[in-house]
Amino acid sequence: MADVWQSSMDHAVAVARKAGEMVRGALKDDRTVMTKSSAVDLVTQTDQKVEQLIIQSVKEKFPTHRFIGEESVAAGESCNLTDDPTWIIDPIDGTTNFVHAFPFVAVSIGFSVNKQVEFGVVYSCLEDKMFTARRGRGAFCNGEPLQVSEQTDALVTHLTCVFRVRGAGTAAINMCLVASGCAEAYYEIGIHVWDVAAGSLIVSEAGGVLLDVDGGDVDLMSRRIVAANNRTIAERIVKEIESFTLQRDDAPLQS
Ligand SMILES: O=P([O-])([O-])O[C@@H]1[C@@H](O)[C@H](O)[C@@H](O)[C@H](O)[C@@H]1O
Ligand SMILES: [Mg+2]
Repeated sequence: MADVWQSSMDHAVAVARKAGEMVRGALKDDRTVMTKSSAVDLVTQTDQKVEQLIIQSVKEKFPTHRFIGEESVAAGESCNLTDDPTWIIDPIDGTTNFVHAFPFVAVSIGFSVNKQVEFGVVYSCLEDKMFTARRGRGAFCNGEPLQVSEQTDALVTHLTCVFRVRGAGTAAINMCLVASGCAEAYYEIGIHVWDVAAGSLIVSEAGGVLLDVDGGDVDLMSRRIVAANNRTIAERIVKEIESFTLQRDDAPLQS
């Protein structure tokens, strides 16, 4: 049966790659002479340009689709998910990495219909790795199938001194590392829906598990997530997390 969202997913992959070229181009500026503040200005300008590139290209092809973009929300647009086809965009995930030229920077595009992520695209710009997932059809990196790790022995004593803790500095790539079997789990409190929408489907389509930090169902608007290779590891980590709540992404805008 034809997939009604295939043309949207194909466009997401193409525009993520084009956006990645823009990010790489911006990173080529000679950073040795760049002050920290000018690097921050550069990432902000590039963030906005990339988000506009993606949104404009989608408006031309799919004029009825809606958007939740990191920069658009920062400019005051709402962050409410409806049943309409919605592009959930993080133009540069890993902005701090960008400023420090730490080589993990991604363009993340999630796509939801009826409040359910139908496809996710994460382009790791400097690694030239295109992570994709279509609901019910698996997860891939540059076309190669992804499968989470089979590890069930969680070497977690207490999260403040967990063995082998690493972070890429970008939620999207952290989740792709779980989906690739390179890491058993990732959790964070403080992320936004645009950081994790695409990665959440890539993890689940690679056989992984998503939970809230309290062990309940994951809620992409709650600013909290645990992504793991299996429920054993996920629930082990939940036991160690001293969780707290933050204002939801879809909380009513302060007047
Ligand atoms: O701001 P950004 O680079 O798009 O997103 C980043 C997230 O991907 C990361 O997981 C988090 O720890 C950072 O604080 C930041 O929110
Ligand atoms: Mg982000």
